[in-house]
Amino acid sequence: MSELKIHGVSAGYGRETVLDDVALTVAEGSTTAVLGGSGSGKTTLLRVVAGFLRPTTGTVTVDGRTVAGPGTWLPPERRGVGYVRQDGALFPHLSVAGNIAFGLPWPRQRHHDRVLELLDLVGLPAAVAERHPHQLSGGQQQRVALARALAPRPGLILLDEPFSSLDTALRTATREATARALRATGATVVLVTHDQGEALSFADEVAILKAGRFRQVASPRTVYREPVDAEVAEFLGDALLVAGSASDGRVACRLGTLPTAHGSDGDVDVMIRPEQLTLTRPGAGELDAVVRDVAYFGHDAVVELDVTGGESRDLLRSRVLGVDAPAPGELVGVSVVGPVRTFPRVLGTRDGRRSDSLGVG
Ligand SMILES: Nc1ncnc2c1ncn2[C@@H]1O[C@H](COP(=O)(O)OP(=O)(O)OP(=O)(O)O)[C@@H](O)[C@H]1O
Repeated sequence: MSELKIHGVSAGYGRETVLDDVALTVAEGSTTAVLGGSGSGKTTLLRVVAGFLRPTTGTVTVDGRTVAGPGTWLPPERRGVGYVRQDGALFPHLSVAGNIAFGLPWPRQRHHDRVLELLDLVGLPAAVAERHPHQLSGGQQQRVALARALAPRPGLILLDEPFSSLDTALRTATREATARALRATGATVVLVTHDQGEALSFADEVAILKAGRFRQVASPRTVYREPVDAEVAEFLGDALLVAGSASDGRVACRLGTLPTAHGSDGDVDVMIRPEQLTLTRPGAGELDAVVRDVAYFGHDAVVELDVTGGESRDLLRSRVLGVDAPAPGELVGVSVVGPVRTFPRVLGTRDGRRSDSLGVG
């Protein structure tokens, strides 16, 4: 187990700065998901920590030891850091056992027991030890890659989108097996992903990276329910933004007077997640709407609603349980389950979502 501390780190390629003065602390034995869009600098951050890229400024410490900083540079093999890449990157000419034992001291044959222990840890049968990577499924290959990274008992494990190439069912199973294996080792973990659900469900903390800077680092609940601004809110999932007026812990908007959570007072944008919009009998909610479309996913459904009776034709999106999904054309009542997050109203920044939402402007 190792604490990871990144302080004032900038890094890039040639003259392009990709990471711009970033700081992040990952507590010993905890998991942080770095969530960011394509090109935001996620892999670059892992490369700096692993020792594949020198930062231009700043320091990186692992378990209290500076591994990169002014005048200090430890090569990857001396950092006590395990790295699992997106594609697993197993050695095709080596058996599973050979791959797992690759980073262990020579001769590798004497690590047979450790290989079996690691296979068990990542949920694979001992029988796969003699197979070659091409004889494994994508999910099995990722588990072998994880076992290989864990073999030298690193205190810190870096996972670079390790589940993104897997199909949905395999991704869930592999993610759960990985989480179990990592918990059992007690390693500190940094997971890089562009998948919001993965970040929120896998990690103790979520660090949101945008254009080479961390916008918010907090628990999954906090980043989802109390994002620092509207942009982060929309990055983490669907968010409706409605104009409102807030004071004393309540905000008045076209969807009613709602309790607020850690927001601003005065003229605000009110953030409402689709699952906060509940459907009722017509007339029993804050307003009525006609169901325009339903995307049915089985466990839940996203319902697009045309709001009637407003000064303009507005669209709302509600997420309901699959069993409660109404039919297109149905008239329903709509109300909001609070509390809601508010942001200072930003004038002149109406984007598509805002302008087709209720009562903005
Ligand atoms: N070896 C390289 N040489 C030059 N530029 C690079 C190199 N690797 C990455 N970049 C650039 O650095 C920026 C950040 O890349 P990085 O791979 O860190 O992003 P990312 O967030 O991991 O993206 P993705 O999710 O698409 O993998 C991008 O603009 C990319 O083109």
